[in-house]
Amino acid sequence: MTAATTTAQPITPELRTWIVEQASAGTTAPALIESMVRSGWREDVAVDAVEQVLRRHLDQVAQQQGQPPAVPVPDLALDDSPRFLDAGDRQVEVLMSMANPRVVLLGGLLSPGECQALIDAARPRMARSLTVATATGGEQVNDDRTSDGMFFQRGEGDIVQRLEERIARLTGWPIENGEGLQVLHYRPGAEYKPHYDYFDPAEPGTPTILRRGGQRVATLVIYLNDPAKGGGTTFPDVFLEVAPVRGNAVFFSYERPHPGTRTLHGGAPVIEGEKWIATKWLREREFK
Ligand SMILES: O=C(O)CCC(=O)C(=O)O
Ligand SMILES: [Fe+2]
Repeated sequence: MTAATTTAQPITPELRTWIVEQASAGTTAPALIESMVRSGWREDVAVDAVEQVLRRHLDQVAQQQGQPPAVPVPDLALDDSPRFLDAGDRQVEVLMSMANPRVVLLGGLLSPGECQALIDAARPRMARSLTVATATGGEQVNDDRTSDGMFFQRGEGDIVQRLEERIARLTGWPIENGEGLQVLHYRPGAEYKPHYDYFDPAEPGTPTILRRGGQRVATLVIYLNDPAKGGGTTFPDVFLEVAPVRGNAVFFSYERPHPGTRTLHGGAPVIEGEKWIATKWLREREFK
């Protein structure tokens, strides 16, 4: 290939074609970047170009297969592999990250005291969990979800507010785009069978649900206590199980409402002890 060595280094149609052809023939992204750097490209520019071209290409392929278009999603600043992320009033540990599906495990998003305070505030308000009924846009009791739950209002109380600010800081996503924090309580035997958090576009009730802020695009499941056995969060498509550890949180995002995101996940049955979590869902736009 030939590449311009000027500072502008535009992504020409020829370069696009070359990147897509090479990638389709099995060349990895790092090898593509290396080859561009050898022919005079600045490394950061080459990285951006390869990412942009391949992302657009994959989106086109997905849409040709009938998938909905990808939308921007919240993400964490992990490009330089930091050990900690700045959550404003707290440093949060990065314990694990995965690119596809995008899953990041955070340590110490909440202090032990904050976890207990959330449980105490939620406990008197718990009722059998409802899930959104995608058929109608209303709510329903769901046999796949045998936990008890409640919702806080957005900004309700000091700790909820603090947590929302931390999440906004970490994800770069506006507080207004968040649904109210949900607290769930699982007793032994209770579980939440594998599901997707986005709303299924094929369901008749979905357009009604989407009027309040569009699709869900990311989830944080925050562990408020340590169940003795069971109760992990599973991602069956990638054989991942996250251990529920007090104060930790698993973040995952999904850029289109489609199983291709591999964000199928569930709460495994609690075997011994009990499990308390808080779930934060982030929408595309302001959630009203
Ligand atoms: O209980 C868990 O670990 C997962 C909870 C969950 O998937 C949800 O609240 O949407
Ligand atoms: Fe979920």
